[in-house]
Amino acid sequence: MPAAPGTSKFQIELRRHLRGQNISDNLVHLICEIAEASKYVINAVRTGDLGVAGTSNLYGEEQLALDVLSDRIMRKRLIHSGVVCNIASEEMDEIYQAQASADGLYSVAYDPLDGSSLVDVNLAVGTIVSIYEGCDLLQPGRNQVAAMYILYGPRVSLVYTVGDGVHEFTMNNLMEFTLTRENIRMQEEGNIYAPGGLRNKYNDGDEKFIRHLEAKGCKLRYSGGFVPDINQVLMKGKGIFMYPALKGSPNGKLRVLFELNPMAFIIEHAGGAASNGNIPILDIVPESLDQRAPIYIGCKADVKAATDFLVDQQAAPAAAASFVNG
Ligand SMILES: O=P(O)(O)OC[C@H]1O[C@](O)(COP(=O)(O)O)[C@@H](O)[C@@H]1O
Ligand SMILES: [Mg+2]
Ligand SMILES: [Mg+2]
Repeated sequence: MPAAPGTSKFQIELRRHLRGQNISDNLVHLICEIAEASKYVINAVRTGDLGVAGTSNLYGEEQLALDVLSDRIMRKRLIHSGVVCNIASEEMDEIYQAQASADGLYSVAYDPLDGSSLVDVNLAVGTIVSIYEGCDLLQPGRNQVAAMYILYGPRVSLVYTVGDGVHEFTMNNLMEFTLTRENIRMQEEGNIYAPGGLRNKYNDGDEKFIRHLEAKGCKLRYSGGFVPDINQVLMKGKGIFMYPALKGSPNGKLRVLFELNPMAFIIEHAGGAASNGNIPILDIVPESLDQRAPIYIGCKADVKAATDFLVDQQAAPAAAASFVNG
């Protein structure tokens, strides 16, 4: 018996799915506003200027016109949503206060266009968003009430969690986001790996971990875009993304507030893990907006193996010294 019109599980659009979650109307409204803003980011990515903006961000990285435009689109939408207290962006130097009171309001940290340097070679890019209750944005990521990303690829997809499962929506020809995967789960161990950064700057433990992955037959899958690379690990349900500490960059490259916390929240709620090599990403207490950290994120067994190789690496000098000293 065919389902009655509009009732089959996968014709559910985003707002209706959110209303089925145990969250406030304000949070439903906020997530829907971010989804709406992404439609203007899509238009900018597809038709916007690919040149430089002539400015640089908090990290001294040259901003592209698309970074600045995407950031402005997101910020304006958040301010006018009426439910946002503080805003932090990877492309802004400091926190923007939209409203002073905290009651019933949320604070948002976002990367408006992650991987923006890939647009001019037509590779997939994305928007990453982290949401907290109240006004404090320097909280451990475990305190997030929601995390989401929008992936601008061959299909435009939106993935969110409010702590009760991880769900994917795909944009249709009417630019509506309709449910395509619900309660996505990671497997215990994977068979793909995405190694970020320069391999000639890897520390011994990470180099040994890569050889361990290759020995067990893992395939290298790395696009240089954090959002598509994480999305691949999540949707396949197996694999690991890593951007480790590098020689000369002990904190790696990726940003705790804007990239690592939201993705770690999503992956953990899909049954995976995310570590900085020492503690879970979500337990890091951020000390500044621009804080970076190494990351190993994906299947639990693979993240544990990565951290075990780092422990061995740290133990090696002590073992060698005790051997020499007898
Ligand atoms: O080119 P690298 O050093 O491997 O770094 C790739 C990483 O840098 C990023 O492009 C950083 O993104 P931004 O465009 O937001 O700076 C990630 O998307 C990606 O995972
Ligand atoms: Mg980024
Ligand atoms: Mg960015």
